[in-house]
Amino acid sequence: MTTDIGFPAPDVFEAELTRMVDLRLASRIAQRDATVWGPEAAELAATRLGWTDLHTRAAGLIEQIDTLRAELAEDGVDRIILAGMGGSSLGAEVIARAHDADLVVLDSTDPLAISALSDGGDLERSAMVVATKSGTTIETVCAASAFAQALLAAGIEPRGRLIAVTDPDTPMAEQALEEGWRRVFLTDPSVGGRYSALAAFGLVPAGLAGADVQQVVDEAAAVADAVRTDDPDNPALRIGALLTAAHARGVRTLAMAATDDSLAGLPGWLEQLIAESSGKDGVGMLPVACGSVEAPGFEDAHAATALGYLGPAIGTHQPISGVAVSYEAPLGSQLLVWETATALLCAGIGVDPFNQPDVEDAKERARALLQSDASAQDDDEAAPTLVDGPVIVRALESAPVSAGEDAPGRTATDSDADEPAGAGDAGQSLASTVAGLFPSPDDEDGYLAVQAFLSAEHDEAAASLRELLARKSGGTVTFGWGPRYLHSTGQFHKGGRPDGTFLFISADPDSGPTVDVPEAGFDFARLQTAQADGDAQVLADLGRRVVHLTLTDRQAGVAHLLAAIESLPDAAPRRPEDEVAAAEEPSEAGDEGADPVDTVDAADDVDAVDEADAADEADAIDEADAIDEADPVGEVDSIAEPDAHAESDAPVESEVSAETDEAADTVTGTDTDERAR
Ligand SMILES: O=P(O)(O)OC[C@H]1O[C@](O)(CO)[C@@H](O)[C@@H]1O
Repeated sequence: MTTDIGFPAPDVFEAELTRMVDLRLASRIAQRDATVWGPEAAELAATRLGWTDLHTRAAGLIEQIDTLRAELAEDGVDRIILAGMGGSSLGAEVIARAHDADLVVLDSTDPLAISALSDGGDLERSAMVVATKSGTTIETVCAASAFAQALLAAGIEPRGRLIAVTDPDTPMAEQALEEGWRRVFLTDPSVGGRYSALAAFGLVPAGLAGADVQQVVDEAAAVADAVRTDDPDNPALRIGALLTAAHARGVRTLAMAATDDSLAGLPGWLEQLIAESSGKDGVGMLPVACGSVEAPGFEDAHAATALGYLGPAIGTHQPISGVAVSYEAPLGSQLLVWETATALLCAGIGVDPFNQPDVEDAKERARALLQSDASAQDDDEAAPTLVDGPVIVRALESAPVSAGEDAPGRTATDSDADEPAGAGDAGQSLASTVAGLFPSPDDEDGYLAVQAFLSAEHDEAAASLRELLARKSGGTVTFGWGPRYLHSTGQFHKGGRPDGTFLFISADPDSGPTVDVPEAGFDFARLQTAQADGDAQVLADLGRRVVHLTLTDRQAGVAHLLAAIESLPDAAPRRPEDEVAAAEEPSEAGDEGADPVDTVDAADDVDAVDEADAADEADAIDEADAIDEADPVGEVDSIAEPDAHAESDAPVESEVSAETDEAADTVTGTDTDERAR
């Protein structure tokens, strides 16, 4: 296991690392010291630090998973579907992917994704894990009831095919127990969503699908001692200090690429962990999941972007920012190290890693849209800015409006045509409307987020938008499937640094199949549309530039959009060609080229890229000041005793499986507060 760090001002990195070591942050986090993030965060942190030692408590759970898997196999059930959002699906997904286990992840409200549940006679051999910590997440609840209904329609008794993973006493726990579901795994309330990959949320679905979850836990255990030690070689401390020092220096985007096949799913998991933990109070590190080190936005990233190699550092370019990290370790170690590093980053920049204060707005807006009748929604919806073949373009107003004017977020109409140009004014083409969202070349904090409320399986081509737009804009571009991203990067986009522009894409709800949400009074297409409209509106109200594209025909619409964007010229290369060639040239020693991560070695001192150059390019803020300002850990002066919690290897042996003793008997009442996840 190696951690290599590149930083253009090695003394600044070393100072941050030393500060974290001196404050004993690693050991205090491992001992569940809730004061690490300052007094305001302490109350929630006191209920959210159970993830630090999950590897010591997993044995009984894994036994139960194996038993249930064998029972299901005896019944001919070998297709595991996971309904869950954000932290309740991403951990299982990354584990299953690393182990080539066939887990069907349903984190969507797309009617095509929902109807695929019962396609091809697969229902006969299917069971669904319904994973929700709060027990109330709308996508998960709706997916579970659609699956149950599909089973009933096929003459299969649903309760034998439903498995719940949820905190004690949630509505989902109550429903599952009342209806006699096949198994109810009660989870440890002291583990929050994005820190739950090594808890039942990650292990149950992945294990039932055939992943070797014992191996993942062992990999976490192998690095746990190092992670809890206040030593400059602790990989979590090194990554946490790097990200904190980078953030203070104005390097606030982290482009990530897996360089080891078994870690291919890791960027998707890290996106949620880093974005939802750090993106709040107007700050944060924006994670960008890149398909490879060659993908646009990775090695050609600009001076405000750090590079994260998940696996060995490969490739040829030095990052322009000079900031890079590579961490080479198996998946289980990666999970624990990055969780701790992210918690350290949050301590470094002064935010609460465990809340997600801006997630609720979009949910409320979607709920309101679902409750209003369709005709009222039609009235609210202003005329399109443009209709281009199968693509209807609406540009949401970004400027705040004063009393008496239209509500913020209204869409631009023909009557606005003479107003100063905003994204997508009338008369613009589809391509130029999208280009209007590109971050300007001198705005290195700027980024464009594509939010596609489509189906990852059926509209796969849309995912190529990230690379295409990065190539055309030369700037930072992220891509998220909706509503999945609402439970991942959504917090950052609304509450983190306010530098994003947004391209929403959704399908006309009348263009696909109508799949009702059982007993809800609305169908999945309407739910999905309300989620897209709700989040777009919230972002527009926050003053972000938002363009919403509605596709009247999905396939044709995606193809049309891709062609329109392709017609734009490529952005000018960020680096002059001779510089690129020089970086790629074999060195005198005859190696393949420059090492992308110039190592900052804590012990031996430094071999880093030229400090002055990188600092100039990054137009960095004063490092020392910034680090001082963002120093919430400095406020902490007492070290709490480690939380005495019982280790519980053996969950309750019955239909109900409690992940820990706490889960089994301590929780009362249903906490549906956002803070509770
Ligand atoms: O497990 P739950 O309660 O369904 O929540 C799912 C996800 O939703 C979020 O709360 C964000 O909406 C995430 O933090 C969480 O992982």
